[in-house]
Amino acid sequence: MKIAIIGYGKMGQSIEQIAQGRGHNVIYKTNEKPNLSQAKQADVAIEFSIPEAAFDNISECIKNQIPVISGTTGWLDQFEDVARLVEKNHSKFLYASNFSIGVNLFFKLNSMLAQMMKTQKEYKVDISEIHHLEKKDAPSGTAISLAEQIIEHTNYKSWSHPPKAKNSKDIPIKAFREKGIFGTHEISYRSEIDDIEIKHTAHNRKGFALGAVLASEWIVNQKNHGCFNMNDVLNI
Ligand SMILES: NC(=O)c1ccc[n+]([C@@H]2O[C@H](COP(=O)([O-])OP(=O)(O)OC[C@H]3O[C@@H](n4cnc5c(N)ncnc54)[C@H](O)[C@@H]3O)[C@@H](O)[C@H]2O)c1
Ligand SMILES: O=C(O)C1=N[C@H](C(=O)O)CCC1
Repeated sequence: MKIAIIGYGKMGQSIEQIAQGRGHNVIYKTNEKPNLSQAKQADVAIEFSIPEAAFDNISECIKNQIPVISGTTGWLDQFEDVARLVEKNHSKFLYASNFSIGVNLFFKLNSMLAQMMKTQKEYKVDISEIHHLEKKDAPSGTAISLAEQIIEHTNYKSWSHPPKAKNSKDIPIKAFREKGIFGTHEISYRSEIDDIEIKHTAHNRKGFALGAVLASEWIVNQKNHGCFNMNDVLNI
C-alpha cells in the first residue's frame, strides 16, 4: 500500500514505523498543507496534524478522491461539512478520536456500563483524562467520545469542560496535562456509599499508530464510498 502522511509529528512518525513494519511504502510526508499532485499517487492519506489544519487537509484529499484516515482531534464542529463533501465526491473517509484497539473495546465497556447505570439514580458520573504537556486541545477527543456514549445510553444531555458547579446536570470532564503521559481516561460513577471506576491507560503511541494503519488497510479494500469509523474496521 502506498501511503501519504499528512502531519509528520509524533503520530505521523510512529505511523510510518508501523506501516513500514507491515510492508507498506510511505511515498509522501509533510508538515504543511499537502501538495496534492504528489500525494495523489498514494492509495491512502493518513492525516494527524493540528485542529486548525485538519478540515482543509481532509477536504483536499476528498476532492482528489484519495481515501483519507484522520485522527486529528479538536475540529469536529466541521464534521458535517466533511460528510457532505464525501457524498458529493463519492469518496472514502474514516475518522476516530482514538484508533487504539484497547480504547475501542473500552468504548464498548463504557456504553455497557452506562446502560447499567441509567436507573441507578444515586450515582453521579464524571470523566477525567490525562495527556502529555504538548497536547493542544482539551478535553481530549477520546474524552468527548466517552461522554457522547454515556449521553446516548443515559438521561445525561450534555458534558462540560471545565466542569460546572457540583449540582450541574452535565457530565463533568476534567483534563490534566503531565509530562510523558500518552493518554489516560477514567470514568467514575460516585455515590455516598461507593464508587465504580473504569480506566484505560496507553503505555505508548503504538496502539494509536497500529489502529490507524489497520484502518488504512481496511479503507483501501472498502468498495463503498462514505464516512466510516473504527467499529466498521474492527467489526465490533
Ligand atoms: N485519534 C487518535 O488515535 C490520536 C492519537 C494520538 C494523537 N491524536 C491527535 O492527532 C493530532 C496530532 O498529534 P501528534 O501528537 O502527532 O501532534 P504533533 O504536534 O507531534 O504533530 C502534528 C504535526 O502537524 C504538523 N502540521 C502543522 N500544520 C500542518 C498543516 N497545515 N498540515 C499538515 N501538518 C501540519 C506539525 O508541524 C506537527 O509536526 C492531534 O490532534 C492529536 O490529538 C489522535
Ligand atoms: O496525544 C494525543 O494528543 C492524543 N489525542 C487523542 C485524543 O485527543 O483523544 C487520542 C489520545 C492521544
